[in-house]
Amino acid sequence: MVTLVHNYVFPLKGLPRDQISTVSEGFQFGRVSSCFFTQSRRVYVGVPPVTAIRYRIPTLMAMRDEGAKRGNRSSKQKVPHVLTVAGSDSGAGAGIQADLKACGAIGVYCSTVITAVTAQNTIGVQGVHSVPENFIDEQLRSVLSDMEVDVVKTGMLPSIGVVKVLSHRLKEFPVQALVVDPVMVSTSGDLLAGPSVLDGLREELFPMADIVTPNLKEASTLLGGVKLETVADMRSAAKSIHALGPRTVLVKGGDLPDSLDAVDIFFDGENFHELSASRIKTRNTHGTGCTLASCIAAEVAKGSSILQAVKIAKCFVESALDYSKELVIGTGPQGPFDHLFKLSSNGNSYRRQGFNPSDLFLYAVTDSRMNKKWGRSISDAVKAAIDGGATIIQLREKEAETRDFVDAAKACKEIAHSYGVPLLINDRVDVALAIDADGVHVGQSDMPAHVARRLLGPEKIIGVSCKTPEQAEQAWSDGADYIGCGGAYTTKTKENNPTVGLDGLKTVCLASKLPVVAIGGIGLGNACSVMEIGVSNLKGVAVVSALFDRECIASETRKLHSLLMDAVSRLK
Ligand SMILES: Cc1ncc(COP(=O)(O)OP(=O)(O)O)c(N)n1
Ligand SMILES: Cc1nc(C(=O)O)sc1CCOP(=O)(O)O
Ligand SMILES: [Mg+2]
Repeated sequence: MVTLVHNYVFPLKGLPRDQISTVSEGFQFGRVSSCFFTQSRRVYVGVPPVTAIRYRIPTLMAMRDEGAKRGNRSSKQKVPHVLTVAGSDSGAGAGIQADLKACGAIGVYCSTVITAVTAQNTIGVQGVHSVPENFIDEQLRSVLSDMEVDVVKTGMLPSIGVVKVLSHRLKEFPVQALVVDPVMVSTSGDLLAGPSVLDGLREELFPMADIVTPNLKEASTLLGGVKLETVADMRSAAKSIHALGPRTVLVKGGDLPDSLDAVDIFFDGENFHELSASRIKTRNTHGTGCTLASCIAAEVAKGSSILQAVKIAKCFVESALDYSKELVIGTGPQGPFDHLFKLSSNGNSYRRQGFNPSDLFLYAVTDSRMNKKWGRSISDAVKAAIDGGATIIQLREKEAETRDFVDAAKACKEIAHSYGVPLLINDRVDVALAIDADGVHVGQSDMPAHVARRLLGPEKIIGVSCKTPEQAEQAWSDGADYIGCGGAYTTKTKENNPTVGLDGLKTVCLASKLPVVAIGGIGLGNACSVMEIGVSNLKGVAVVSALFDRECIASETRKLHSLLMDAVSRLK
C-alpha cells in the first residue's frame, strides 16, 4: 500500500488505485516500483524496502496542470505514450531497455514491440535472435489498436519485412509523430540490420518520419558511404537525408574527431541548428543513441516541438552521462549509464555542471517595463523567448517588489530548466540565492563579482558588465565566468549607458580571458555585424528590446537565432 502526502494522485498505468491512499502528511511505501504525483507538485518514488525519494519533473507537472486547467481532474487523464519498436539488449544499456528507462525517467508511458532479442554485454553483441515478422505485426496491432499511442520511436528493425509491417500498421493506426533512429551497427561495431533494411527505411519510413537521428556512421551509410569528417559535411548530410522525406533530421556528431564539444546538426528543411554539448569523458556511453531518440519521442508526446524536444533530450543525455561517468558495470569497453540519475541527484537533474560558454549565443534579457507595456507575465515572456531559441535567460526586473520578483523568478526557473536553459538574475544575488538560480549578472556598480562568488559558491554562473580591458581583467580575477560588453550600439533601454561601439567591443574581447557576450542596441539589423568582428571569445549577443519590446517574442527570437547561425557558419 502506498500512502501519499497530498490528496491528488496522477494515475500512471500499472499503479492500481487500490494501492494508493492519501493522507495529509507522512508517507510510507510498501511494494512500489512506480512514480506518481501529488498536489505538492512532487513525484514520489518507492525504492524497496522503505526508502522514499521525492523529486520534481516540471514537464509532468505542467502536463498535470494543463489537465487541471481544462477542468479535467478525473482519474482518467491521458498519459503521454511512446511506443518503441526496437530490439532487446540483455545488458540493458541500449535498445528496448534504454527506451523504457528514458521514457520512465521523463515520465512518459512506454509500450514495447520487440523486434529481436540480442545477447549482448559491455564487450559486444554475442547473438541476435529475430522475432518472426508476423509476431512483430501482432505486437504492433495489439498496442496500436488499443492503447492511444502518441509517438512511435523505432530502433533496431532487423529486416525489410519488419519495416514494411511497421509502415503498414502506422498507416492503419496513425500516430502524432514518428521518430526514426536508423540503428544499423551497435556501438561495439556489430551489424544489427542488413543492407536491404536501408532501402526499406529510405522508401517506407523516412517519408513518414518527423525526425530521423543518424550518427555519423549511419548518415554515411544512408548516403552510400560518403565521408563525414567536418561540421560542414554533417550539414550537407542532413540536407541530403532530409531530401529522402523526413520532416527534420538530426545528424549526431559525437564521433567527429578533434572537437572539444559534441556538435549535432539539426535541419528542418529551411534552417540549420548547430547544437553543442560538452563532451563527457567516460566509457559509459552504450545506449546514448537509443536514449536520445526515446527522450525526443517522450518530449514530443508531452507536447514539445521537435526542436525543443531535441534540446531537452540532449540536455538529459548530457546530464545522465555526466552523472554516470565513473560507474563500473561490466568489463568491456562500453558500459551503460544511469537513466534514473534523477532519483539520486536531489532533483537537480537539469542543473548544468559548470558553465558552457556556448549558452551565451542568444542571451535574452527581460525587461519589466516592456512586459507591462505588452501586457505579458514575465514567465510568458521567458517561455516565448525559449521557444524561439534563446540559449540563456537573464531576469532584469528593475522595478519589481522583492516578493513578486522571487515568485516570478521561481516560475521562470521551472520553465527554463524544463528546456535545459540556464536562468540568471540581474543584480540581485539575494534573489538568485532564494530561488537557487543558475547564477547572476552584475555590473560595475553592483555587488563585486568576488563577493557574489563567495556567496554563490563555485558552481554558479557569474557574469560581469565590462567596458574596458581593465574591467575584463578584474572580472577574470574575481572568478567570473563571462563578461557582458556594451553598448555595442546606442540603446534606449538603459539610461546614460556609454556606447563602446564595435571597436571598443573588439578591444575588450581581445583583452578578455573570459568568454564575452555583446550587449546594447543589438537586433535583427546589426547582430551579424557584431558577430562578424570575428574574435573567437565573442560567443553571442544579449538582447532586450529587439525581443521583448515586440509583439511576438518567439518569432523575433527565432529570426535572430537563424541570423546568428548564418553569421557563425559564414565565419567558419
Ligand atoms: C549580459 C549583460 N551585460 C551587461 C549588462 C548590464 O549590467 P549592469 O551594467 O549591471 O546594468 P543593469 O543591467 O543592471 O542595468 C547586463 N544586464 N547583461
Ligand atoms: C542592460 C544593458 N547593459 C548594457 C551595457 O552596455 O552594459 S546595454 C543594456 C541594454 C540593452 O538593451 P537593448 O538590447 O534593448 O538595447
Ligand atoms: Mg546591474
